Amino acid sequence: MIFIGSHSLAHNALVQNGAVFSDRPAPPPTGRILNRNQKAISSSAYGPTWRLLRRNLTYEILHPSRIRAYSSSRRWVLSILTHRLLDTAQSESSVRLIDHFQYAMFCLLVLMCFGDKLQEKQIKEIEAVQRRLLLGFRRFNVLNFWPRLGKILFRKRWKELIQLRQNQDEIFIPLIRARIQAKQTRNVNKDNVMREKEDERVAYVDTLADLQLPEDNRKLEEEEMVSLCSEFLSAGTDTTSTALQWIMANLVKYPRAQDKLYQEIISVVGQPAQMDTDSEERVEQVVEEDDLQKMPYLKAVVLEALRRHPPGHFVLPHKVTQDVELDGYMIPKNTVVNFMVADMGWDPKVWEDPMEFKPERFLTMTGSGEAFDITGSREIKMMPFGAGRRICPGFALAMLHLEYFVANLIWYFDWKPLEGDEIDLSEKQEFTTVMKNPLRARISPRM
Ligand code: HEM
Repeated sequence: MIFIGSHSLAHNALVQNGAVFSDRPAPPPTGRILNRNQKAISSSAYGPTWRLLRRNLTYEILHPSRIRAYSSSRRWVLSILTHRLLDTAQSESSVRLIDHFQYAMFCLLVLMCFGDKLQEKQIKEIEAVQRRLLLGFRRFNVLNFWPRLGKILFRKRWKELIQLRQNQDEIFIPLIRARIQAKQTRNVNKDNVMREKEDERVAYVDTLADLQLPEDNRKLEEEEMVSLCSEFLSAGTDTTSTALQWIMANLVKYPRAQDKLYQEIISVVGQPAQMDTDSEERVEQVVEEDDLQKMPYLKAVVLEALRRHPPGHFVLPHKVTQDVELDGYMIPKNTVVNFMVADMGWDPKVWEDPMEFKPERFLTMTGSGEAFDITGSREIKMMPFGAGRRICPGFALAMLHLEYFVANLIWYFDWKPLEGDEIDLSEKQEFTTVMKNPLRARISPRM
């Protein structure tokens, strides 16, 4: 495996030679899409099929028009999040934020995945099984090195992994069936206009149910859909809740940044009014998604946190499709390449005081008033979402989620560190790079 840490080499590889660097190595045994006999679909299916699945995912559900269709869902989740924070803040002196952020992201992504607002119990069940898989990532990874021997040496671990997959099947398959069934019923009976509006939204499962595997000329099996739903949830929940925690930690640690952000928000939407804690839709007022466009400092705060604390210190592995020369280095076909995301964001040759949290740098950087190009298509300065053809297909959704939740959380609440507590920004490697000491804060409504 080759690691690339230089900005210009990364640009050369991912943007200028994007086609050559856009393949993925076949996933290891523990990362495969399995069918009902716990067998992986044929390895040849990983090439073109993977690309098809990803295109499908990108265009169908992560297309900007689809993202907009979920705006009422974000409002619903914001209501859940703020009231959970409020309830906890009233009963405890400090709040451990990450649990609430994770739950909020699961509410949102589960809805986008299965197309239905589920009960708290069901969402928690999904969250629990997904987190067991994610946190077991390293332990299960051992099984990939000598799969045959590993099956004997680590019998218990294999059993545990298979049991987790079966738990997933038991939870996900009824939801997948219900969605497919509901869609079929709707197609037959299209008389309720209101329901139709809500149901026009495409859920991830809809795109999977429609998919025809090109090589085998067949539809996906239910268990294969489970694997893909699991990937969708893992890709979109842990990354975003980790980033949200890092952003809020910096805003608690640096009150001047928090205050500046609050001033920007109220200059656009005014002060928050009294929250009605008894109403059905408990959050009455929100910073709307359209308002976010008028908040450059908010965007700068989010970008600065992604630069300083990217949730992934590397991207997913890329594989080159042919021999290629890169700035005088020869990279042979099939070489696996990765990119040093965190180091690029901390490079003192590119970033002044790189370890400082200074959102202002993003306000002055482009000079021309253009927004900072997070996709790196012109030039790579940082790449928390990757760059080029294999860039994270959820990057626009992730940026929207981060801006929307940060703006509203700062608008509703004043955030302070615990008495005598220093916010500790040390890192720990889990599935993503998380806070070693999860953020705790005192939060109080602004009114
Ligand atoms: C702050 C939040 C997020 C960060 C930092 C992030 C980062 C990344 C990175 C670095 C990659 C690998 C890119 C590469 O290999 O070159 C990736 C891939 C991916 N991301 Fe995200 N992501 C985030 C949120 C999301 C969301 C919300 C979704 C949608 C549900 C999503 C879906 C995916 C998928 C499906 C892939 C795999 C694409 C492929 O195989 O080519 N991500 N993400």
